[in-house]
Amino acid sequence: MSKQSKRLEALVYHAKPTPGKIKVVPTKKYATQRDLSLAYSPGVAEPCLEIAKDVENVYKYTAKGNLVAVISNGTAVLGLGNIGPEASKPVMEGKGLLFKIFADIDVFDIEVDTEDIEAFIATVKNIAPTFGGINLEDIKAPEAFEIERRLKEELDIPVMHDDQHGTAIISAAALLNALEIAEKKIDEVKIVVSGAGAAAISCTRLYQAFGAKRENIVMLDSKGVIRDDRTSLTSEKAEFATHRKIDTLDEAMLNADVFVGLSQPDIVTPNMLLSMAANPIVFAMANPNPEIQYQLAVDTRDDIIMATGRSDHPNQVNNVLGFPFIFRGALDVRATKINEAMKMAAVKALSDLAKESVPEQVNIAYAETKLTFGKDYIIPKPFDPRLIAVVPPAVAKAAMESGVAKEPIEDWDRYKNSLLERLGSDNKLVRMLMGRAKTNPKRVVFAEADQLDVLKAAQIAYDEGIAHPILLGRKKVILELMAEIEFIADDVAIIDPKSDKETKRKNRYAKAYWEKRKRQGVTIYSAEKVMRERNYFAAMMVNVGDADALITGYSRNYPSVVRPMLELIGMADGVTRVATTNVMMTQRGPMFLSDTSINIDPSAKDLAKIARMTSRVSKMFGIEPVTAMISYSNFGSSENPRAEKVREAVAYLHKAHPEMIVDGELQTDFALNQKMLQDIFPFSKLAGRKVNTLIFPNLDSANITYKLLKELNNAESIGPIMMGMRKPVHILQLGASVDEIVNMTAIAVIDAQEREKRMPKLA
Ligand SMILES: NC(=O)C1=CN([C@@H]2O[C@H](COP(=O)(O)OP(=O)(O)OC[C@H]3O[C@@H](n4cnc5c(N)ncnc54)[C@H](OP(=O)(O)O)[C@@H]3O)[C@@H](O)[C@H]2O)C=CC1
Ligand SMILES: CC(=O)C(=O)O
Ligand SMILES: [Mg+2]
Repeated sequence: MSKQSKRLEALVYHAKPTPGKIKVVPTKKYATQRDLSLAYSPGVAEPCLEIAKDVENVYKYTAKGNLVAVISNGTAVLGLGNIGPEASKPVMEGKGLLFKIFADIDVFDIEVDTEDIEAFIATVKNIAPTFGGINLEDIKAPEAFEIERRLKEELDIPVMHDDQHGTAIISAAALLNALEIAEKKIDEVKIVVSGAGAAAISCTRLYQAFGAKRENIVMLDSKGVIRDDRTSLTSEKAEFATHRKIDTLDEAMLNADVFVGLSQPDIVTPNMLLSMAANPIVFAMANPNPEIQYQLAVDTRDDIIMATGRSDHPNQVNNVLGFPFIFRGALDVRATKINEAMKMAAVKALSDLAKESVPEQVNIAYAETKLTFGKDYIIPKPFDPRLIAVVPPAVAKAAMESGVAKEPIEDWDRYKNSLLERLGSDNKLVRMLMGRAKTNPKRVVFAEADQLDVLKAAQIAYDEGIAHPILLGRKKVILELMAEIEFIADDVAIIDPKSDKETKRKNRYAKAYWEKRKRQGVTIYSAEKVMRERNYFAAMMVNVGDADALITGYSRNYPSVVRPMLELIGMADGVTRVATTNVMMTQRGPMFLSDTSINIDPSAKDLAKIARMTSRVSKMFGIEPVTAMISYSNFGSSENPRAEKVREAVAYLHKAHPEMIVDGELQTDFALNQKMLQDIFPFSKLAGRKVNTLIFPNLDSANITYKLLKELNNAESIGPIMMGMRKPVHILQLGASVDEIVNMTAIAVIDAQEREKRMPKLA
């Protein structure tokens, strides 16, 4: 993707469909007059009075305890400088998003229009009663030091300037690990710090707390090396002034072991790197552009241990790895501070975690074969699901031990479980899909590539390395649209079946089709004619092995595409029914719903097969299926043949596949409410388990339910995923969105990968 289209993508992402990145969502019922009289006047007066009696009750009756203010005045926004409060808002909203997705913390972002220290402090103090914690952000030094120091002193909730301490914690963890890999000692290494602002000063202080020696440190600001003979240094800069008679970064880098950049882009040259000691450690953390580009650095020296603040290279040393989890731990014990002990505990937890074996889902999410502790993996990845269960408990424990916790935790196992529960798994699932697809991208033919949304999805799949797209459709239209969306890809085939010049290829496809249908009235001549139709052409591409998977159906209704696909591609060996499943991203996690699109009134045997096929798909997503066979009846409560059918399917599955965790017939509320099921039907195979798969008795109920969930609950859906076909063919819903098409492309690729591996098969 070109620079310009990346820019546009970022702008559209922020502008559409709703401007901005976060919104406020009620957590209580508000449907009836009674609800409203509780939510607001008169009911609301009761908690007000309780809080007035004892102010600590504010944590009991309001959202304060889980609410953090992300506050900036826009004076040092990323590395973009003093761009003002409004211009800092996208970053602050972004932090809100990260707080929420990584640690389930709610955020109000607050942009304050003042550069005056006293006015800023007064503003934060005045609004502090609303919040459980204060994250100061992108405030320039030296003002940031005074602001944070005073607020910490004067408030009794945790205050942290993240550019200082978040960065310090993450980079210290990375530094300890990098030193271990380089086999160097922290109290011996020579460290160059470029930048003497909020981030740089705090990072260096923390390295000192871990043993770095002041005499081994050289710090630089915009004017050069901070020497002790320089006049008018701030007290923070004076702390690191060196007596060495050097003036430039070039001189400072000579024989240095470690470079820490928290300053400006592109100020480090390859020659500087070459002059460093053996196994140099380089953390170029300026955002969005580092002090030296990652690739240039690793191309310059083989022995370098290189990190940046960016997510597109190995070793992202960025405070995103810290603030959500540090505040989570602090809020959960109602800490009054974030102190040195808590920071050091976070460092230790992060550096230790990087040395443990990495769960497969992290490898998949980052399209890595096997992440292992070493030069390219010195610090955990932000999407590592273990972070939430490791860092907050370490921080909380340190808060308790250092005497700043007002609400100590007693049951640590329970606390860890509650932390894991906090994270929804919807995005994780999509991430996992993308990651898995990227490990071995396949050739996917897009039969309707002359439709803008399909083409956009193909572009994303191409740019992200999910698939090698083959674009089918009117060539002229495709080329025009590609130019419009800046889809630049010389290695992507564009084929117009209507005017395909490669007669050899066309003849091959026609012959393959004729072979299949010659006893059903198809002549070689009619076969050649049929090949002008894109779906036939695409299907034959997959059949003869010129493509690995097929995506179609965007502009046609579902059955009108399923029929020819069945005819052209057919069902997998041993399969007598195809069916579809939809993965719905619900609040209780992903739910598989089948059959959502094909079988109008499946028999008991069909239902059992649908359940089996759905189980295979959920395993492909890394989810162990727990399946409820849904009905309006519970375990024989109705004699009606409709309920009887579901019972029969369950009996068959219990007998033929006792290993499956499946039961029914069951009403939906019992299937989804673990307690109800356990209390009333404790004998069920599902009792005490969290159901994640619902097999519906007919198409009406499945299709209606999935569309209801999608529209009423805004639940995102992946699917319909086609099960039982002989080849990876996936059919889109009429008018699917770009995201839905991208997801389906990833599914198609994984489907092809699975077939290649031959187990577990989708079909
Ligand atoms: N990866 C991460 O997680 C994080 C990265 N950062 C990045 O670090 C950088 C600094 O942020 P922050 O500390 O908040 O900002 P500040 O404004 O507080 O500090 C910037 C510092 O950079 C110094 N500087 C400017 N130009 C040069 C130069 N050519 N050589 C050496 N030093 C220079 C300034 O010098 P002077 O004092 O003379 O003005 C100042 O000390 C930004 O790029 C930011 O994106 C920040 C936080 C986290
Ligand atoms: C990451 C961050 O906080 C910064 O660059 O300012
Ligand atoms: Mg910042």
